[in-house]
Amino acid sequence: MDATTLTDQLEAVLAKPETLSGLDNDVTKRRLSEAAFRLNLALEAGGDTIHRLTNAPLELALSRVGVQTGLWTALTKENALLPLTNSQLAKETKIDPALLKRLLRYYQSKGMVAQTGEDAFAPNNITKALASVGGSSGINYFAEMIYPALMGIPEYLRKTEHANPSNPDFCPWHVGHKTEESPFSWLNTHPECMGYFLPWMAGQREGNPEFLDSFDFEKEVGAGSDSSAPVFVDVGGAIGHQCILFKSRYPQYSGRIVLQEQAHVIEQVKAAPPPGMDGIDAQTYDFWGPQQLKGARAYYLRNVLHDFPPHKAKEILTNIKAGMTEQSVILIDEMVLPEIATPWRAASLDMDMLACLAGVERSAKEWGEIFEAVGLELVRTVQYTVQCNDCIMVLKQK
Ligand SMILES: C[S@@+](CC[C@H](N)C(=O)[O-])C[C@H]1O[C@@H](n2cnc3c(N)ncnc32)[C@H](O)[C@@H]1O
Repeated sequence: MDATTLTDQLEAVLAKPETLSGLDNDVTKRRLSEAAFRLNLALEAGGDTIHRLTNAPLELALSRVGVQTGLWTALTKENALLPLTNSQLAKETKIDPALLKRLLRYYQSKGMVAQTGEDAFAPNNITKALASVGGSSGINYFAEMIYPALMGIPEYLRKTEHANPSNPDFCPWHVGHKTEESPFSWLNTHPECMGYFLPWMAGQREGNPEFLDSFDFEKEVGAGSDSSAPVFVDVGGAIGHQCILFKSRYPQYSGRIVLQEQAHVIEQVKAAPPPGMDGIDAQTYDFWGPQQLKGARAYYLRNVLHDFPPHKAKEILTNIKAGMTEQSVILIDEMVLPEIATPWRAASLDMDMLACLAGVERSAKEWGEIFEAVGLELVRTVQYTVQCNDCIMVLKQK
């Protein structure tokens, strides 16, 4: 194949992505995106590599400038007459036009906005992601809370002679933030950050399929359930977004739908219930003690166990088991990492977990060791995203 022909084709696609057929297929879209990403890296000049790596923090820092000034929302306003000029955007965001010119130069170079003329700017898919509630919360949350922990990794690993972190009370987080507090208790005393964390938990998977798109709850778990037992209990469910999703997909169940969380989160949910929360019970439960709500059809945990090293994950599952009856299952909604070619998003999340909590993203074998140790039987695994290998694992008591 000739490089010029391929380049012409790629440029034509970039100019009009909608003309490319087959992009409605998730697997094809993913393959193309991954191939383009790998090609970019494979063609990178040695000098560029170091500049790309050393300037990586700029992306987060300048994304945050766009959030704090309202630039992303100004660009994506529903009735905005596109394209927008520097002076229009400067007026709206109150950024000095001379500075905005420099920022916009950077943003277009990183594909964060589309530059359609010398002084003409329009939103693209990246701008829209940055403007979303989940996206802007995620940027603030990572900048404030996660980034110092990531930068603490090298010093922490030097101190621990490069052992795999397994102590949640001493992680790169503690080194980076120069604190003895754990991230969750730190969050309690930093309400501004808590305000970023909860919407980020709700919005972090925006655009991805939900587990209920691939998992037939009625067939697998719910058939024959009645009002005598809770039908769906989301343990550590943040502000209840999965309970709300469940209720909207399965309005027919008479059994209770319950959100279980730490006391301060429940207080927040009760003070300002998110839309769709009516009819859902919000209940304080600390998963370091035995489950008090007995006999639920499903105890659901999404992204809870990845926060913890194996001995802690086993403790949580043992506590939940205390509530199970023969009819109950535990549904674990987590990534199951492949042994080769792990997607970048999954591998990055593994490092985030390592840095903040001595947590870990796990392969099928690693999950299996945990289930075996606490006497749970894995009945079935249903994968529901290709981006991150997100799966539902259905577990019964042995
Ligand atoms: C990574 S978040 C996952 C949130 C949610 N399940 C989701 O997928 O969006 C972990 C959640 O566990 C909750 N949590 C932490 N410690 C807890 C505890 N001891 N008991 C109950 N929930 C806890 C946190 O408040 C947080 O919302």
